[in-house]
Amino acid sequence: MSEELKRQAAAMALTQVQSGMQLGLGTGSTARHFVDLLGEKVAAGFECICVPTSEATARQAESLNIPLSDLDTLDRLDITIDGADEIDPQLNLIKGAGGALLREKIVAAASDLMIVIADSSKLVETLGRFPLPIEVNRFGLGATRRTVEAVCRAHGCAGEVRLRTTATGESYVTDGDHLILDAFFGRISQPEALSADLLDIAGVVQHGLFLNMCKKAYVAAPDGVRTLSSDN
Ligand SMILES: O=C(CO)[C@H](O)[C@H](O)COP(=O)(O)O
Repeated sequence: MSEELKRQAAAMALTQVQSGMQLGLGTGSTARHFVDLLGEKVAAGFECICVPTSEATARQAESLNIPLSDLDTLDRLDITIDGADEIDPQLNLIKGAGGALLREKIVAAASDLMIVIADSSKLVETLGRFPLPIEVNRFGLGATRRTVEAVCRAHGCAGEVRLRTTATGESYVTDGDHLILDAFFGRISQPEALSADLLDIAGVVQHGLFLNMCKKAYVAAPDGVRTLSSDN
C-alpha cells in the first residue's frame, strides 16, 4: 500500500492530539509519518512531550526537535499512536514486524488511549496470517525455542517458528538486547489462551499479540480513511 495512504491515516490521528498532551510515539513506516507530521506541528509552536517506542523513533523525533521524555519521568500518557501488522474486527492486533513490540506494549499500556494507524491491507478477520513475533531472552535460546514451538503447535501452529535474522544473516537484536522468534500460525483461534501460555515460558520476554489494548484505529483505503472503534 502506498505511503500516501499511511500518511492519510497518520494525519487523522494528528487531529486527536491537543496542546500539552503526553504522547507515545510508535515505530514503523506508518508511525514514521505521524512523527513527521507532529514534527511540523512542533516547529509551528505546538507543545507536547513524547515517549518513543524505539531508538529509531527517538532518533527521528530528536531530528525534528520533538521534546522527549520517558516513563520514569512521566506517570501516564494521554495517547499512543502506533502502527500494526494485523488488526482484527475487535481491534486486537499483531505487532512487532519492526522489532519494537516490547517497548510498544509498555508504552501503550501506560497510555489512556492507544490509536492504531494503518492502511486497509492490515485488516483481517482472524489474527495469524502475519507471523507472530515472540521476543525472547538470549540466555537459554534453544530451550526457550523448543518450549515456544511446543506451545505454538498446541495452539494449532502448523508452520515454522523461525529465529529472526537481518539481511546479512545475523540474529536480529531488539533495542532491549533480546532475540525474536517469528511463529507462522496461519490462524490464531484462541489468542488470549495463546498469550497466557507464551507468557508462562520463562525465556519469553513478551509477544506481539496486543489484546484489548487498542480502542481506535484509523484505516486508510483509496476511498478514504475509516475510523474503527472498540469498546473492549
Ligand atoms: O509493530 C511495529 C513495529 O514493531 C509496527 O508498528 C508494525 O510492524 C507496522 O509497521 P508499518 O507501519 O511499517 O507497516
